[in-house]
Amino acid sequence: MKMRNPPVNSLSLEFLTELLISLEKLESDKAFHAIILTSDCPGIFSAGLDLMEMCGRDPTHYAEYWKAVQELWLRFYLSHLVVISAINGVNAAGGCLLALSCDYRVLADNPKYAMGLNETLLGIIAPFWFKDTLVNTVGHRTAERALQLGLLFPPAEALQVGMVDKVVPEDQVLSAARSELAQWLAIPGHARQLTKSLMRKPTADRLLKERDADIQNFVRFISRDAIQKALRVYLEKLKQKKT
Ligand SMILES: CCCCCCCC/C=C\CC(=O)SCCNC(=O)CCNC(=O)[C@H](O)C(C)(C)COP(=O)(O)OP(=O)(O)OC[C@H]1O[C@@H](n2cnc3c(N)ncnc32)[C@H](O)[C@@H]1OP(=O)(O)O
Repeated sequence: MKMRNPPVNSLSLEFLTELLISLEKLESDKAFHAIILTSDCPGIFSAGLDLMEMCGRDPTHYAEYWKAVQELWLRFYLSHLVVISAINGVNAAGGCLLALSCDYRVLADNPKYAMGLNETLLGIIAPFWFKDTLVNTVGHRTAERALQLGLLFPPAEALQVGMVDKVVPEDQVLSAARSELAQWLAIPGHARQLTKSLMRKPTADRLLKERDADIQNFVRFISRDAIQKALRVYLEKLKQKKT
């Protein structure tokens, strides 16, 4: 599955919906057993959630958007398919969450390709299920530091803290993901799937139990004047970078 939403694979509502439909199609076709998730945008895996979906819109839109973000995470996190991400570019916040929801992560060895949950740098906070997904991957202490400081880890550090499983030269990301896949596909499918569910269901259940409350929290939080202002300032900084 190659993500293509130029220029930066931001997760707009439309793009999230496309990803969901693609995943559902693959999941419902018995011929498919695995996905390698990668990017078709040079140098960028994903710039995360689309800031334009969270800025200057109405509460109904925020609620619809957040429901789609929740759905994408739940579907990827609990997918019965083996999902491996071949991370071939910078990967921030919501994009990093997507990669953390995979079963295995291969990252291209390029110092520009940092990844992490950098929400605090924007003046926003990672929701509890982003936090849980990170804690399940790197452990509590590393997650605590990474989340508070909004750290984006370059490849060597991402490997060292366990945010990714393998770092390889850029031209080998896909072949490394394919080689890894062979090992996962050699395991009897039902045993692997039930074990995945055993490991992940408690984390997903936390959100499933509080889904509506989580949407309401998001809408309240993102509608605040101070948060809207912080997002506008951040977007402006991104644009000024060019001049
Ligand atoms: C109680 C519950 C509370 C819940 C709170 C909310 C929780 C929200 C959770 C997650 C949030 C997110 O995912 S926020 C997104 C975070 N992402 C980032 O910080 C990355 C931002 N982008 C960049 O750093 C860079 O764009 C890049 C490194 C990814 C690429 O750099 P490059 O130089 O190649 O490209 P540009 O920076 O020039 O960008 C091109 C173009 O794209 C626009 N852009 C970039 N990122 C986004 C984005 N995330 N959303 C929307 N648009 C984005 C950028 O402004 C440029 O636009 P223009 O061409 O119009 O200038």
